[in-house]
Amino acid sequence: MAQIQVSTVSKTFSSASNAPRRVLDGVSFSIGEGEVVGLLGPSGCGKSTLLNIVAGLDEAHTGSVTVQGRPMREQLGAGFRVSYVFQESRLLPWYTLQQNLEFVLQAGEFPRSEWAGRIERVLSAVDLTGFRDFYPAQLSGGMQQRASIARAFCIDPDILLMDEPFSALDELTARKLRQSLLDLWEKFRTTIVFVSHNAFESTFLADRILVMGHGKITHEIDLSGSPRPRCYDDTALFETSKRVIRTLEQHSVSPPSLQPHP
Ligand SMILES: Nc1ncnc2c1ncn2[C@@H]1O[C@H](COP(=O)(O)OP(=O)(O)OP(=O)(O)O)[C@@H](O)[C@H]1O
Repeated sequence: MAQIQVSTVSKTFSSASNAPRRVLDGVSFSIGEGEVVGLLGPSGCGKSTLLNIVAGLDEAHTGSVTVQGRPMREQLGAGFRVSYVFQESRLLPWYTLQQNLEFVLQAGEFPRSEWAGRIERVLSAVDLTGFRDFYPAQLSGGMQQRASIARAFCIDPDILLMDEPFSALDELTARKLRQSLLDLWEKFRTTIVFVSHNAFESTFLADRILVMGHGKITHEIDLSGSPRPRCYDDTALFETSKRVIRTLEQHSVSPPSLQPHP
């Protein structure tokens, strides 16, 4: 678990062929330990760019991102663990599911004696225990995405970042995975930041939603009052998601980042 502080982060993309474009404009927010926060906003408003900056994957920006008061790069060097789940599973196709998990455990320098226990725990959480010897191509898209969530959790990440992790899945599979994710969160209490286009998904998962537009956080929606564990049949959640959609309509206008930057 980790506390994240994003302070006046701005990002401008420049290239020889295009005029510079400012995509993020002085973005600031903080995320508490164990909090689940969604970044919600229209296509192109800078959500993935912001997530990459939080992950430490993009350091070409102004402003700062600190984790527990120190820059992410320093924290990673000190053994801090960040997992990233993408829209597609990105499993290594030449490895079985078990080998994919072993690969990240080895990279994370976990003692071999812990591997079996860790793998068992996460595979059973996403209901894939019987598929450990399958190759990714032998798994459905939903199973592959479940596997990528298992891979993310098997290293006990301090932070989990997810970029539209369920958007390529059919709704029933996405529902199961969101539930699996929250079950895992109940066990690990990992700090989670996710990007989504989906207002109900964001309402279902998050303690707080940061609405993006104009290259900034334009609004915050506090959902910490919605009881956990969350349940799909909870009509109060549907009512809340309607409020989220209304807020999104009011605050998630297209960013000026789409215009040339002077
Ligand atoms: N490497 C890059 N070079 C130039 N411009 C980029 C680059 N990456 C992103 N952009 C631009 O930055 C803006 C924000 O992109 P980003 O992917 O962060 O948006 P997003 O909100 O995640 O969009 P979506 O919801 O469609 O995935 C877009 O206008 C995009 O064209």
